[in-house]
Amino acid sequence: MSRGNASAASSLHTITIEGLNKSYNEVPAKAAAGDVHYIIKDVNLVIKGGEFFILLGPSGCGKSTLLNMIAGFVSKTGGNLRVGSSEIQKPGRDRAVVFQQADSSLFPWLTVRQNVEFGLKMKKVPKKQRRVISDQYIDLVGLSGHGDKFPRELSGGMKQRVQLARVLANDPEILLMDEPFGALDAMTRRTMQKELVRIWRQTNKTIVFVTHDIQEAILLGQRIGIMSSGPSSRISDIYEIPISYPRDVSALDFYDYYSKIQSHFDE
Ligand SMILES: Nc1ncnc2c1ncn2[C@@H]1O[C@H](COP(=O)(O)OP(=O)(O)OP(=O)(O)O)[C@@H](O)[C@H]1O
Repeated sequence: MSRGNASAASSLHTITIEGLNKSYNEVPAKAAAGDVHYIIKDVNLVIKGGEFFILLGPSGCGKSTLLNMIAGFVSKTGGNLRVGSSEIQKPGRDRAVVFQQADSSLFPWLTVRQNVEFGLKMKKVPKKQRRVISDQYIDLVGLSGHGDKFPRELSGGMKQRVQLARVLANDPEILLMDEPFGALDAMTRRTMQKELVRIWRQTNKTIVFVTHDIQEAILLGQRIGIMSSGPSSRISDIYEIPISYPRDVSALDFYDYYSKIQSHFDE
């Protein structure tokens, strides 16, 4: 892809959020009386195409709500939310969500390969081509040789890899990841974090990644948006992390960012 085309593709998948509000009690009479409980209020943010962006904030501040609004699963109460120039009104093939619990998203009666090929089959991609694509992504997530296993035969980390391979096989431009490694043990989690950075660098997808773990945020993100605690949560600060990948948690510059961001939450 030429430089010009690459930048056109990246602006096509820029996520633009302007004055975004969300209330789950949108009763018109209450709204008229000014009695509205906002989960998030006046969120402004631009996430560039190809960027690895982190949403970091305390439990319950509204990270998943914001992610689900970008996914098109949750409607907005006010403001603007666009991918490229299109307003987000419903889920689309350009966006895919990776959830914390792979179990709830994988089909237990299908093998790893059948799970990965599921979306392609729905799109009526011919069998041979499906096989080539599933081989590619099963390999990319490090599951070569496990294609014929069922989810029940896999560890938590392996299931999470299958979920990722399935999402990637559908080739969305934007990956929305909601604490995808939150349920994994520390060692598997670290491996998956490294793998995700490798896959992101290889595929050039836009990733919006939700976490409440500061170390994970600095390990992964090019920029970290800090959400203030709710109600009426907003993006209170954005940290740019210019450390080169792969990042080393024991490096001095890593520690510097860690303490800066940590002190933000101590305030
Ligand atoms: N469908 C819903 N109906 C009503 N309230 C909701 C709904 N979903 C979430 N909430 C409320 O919105 C607030 C934000 O929840 P959300 O799950 O977005 O936060 P979070 O930052 O992702 O939390 P966590 O880190 O604990 O997963 C919470 O007070 C929650 O109770």
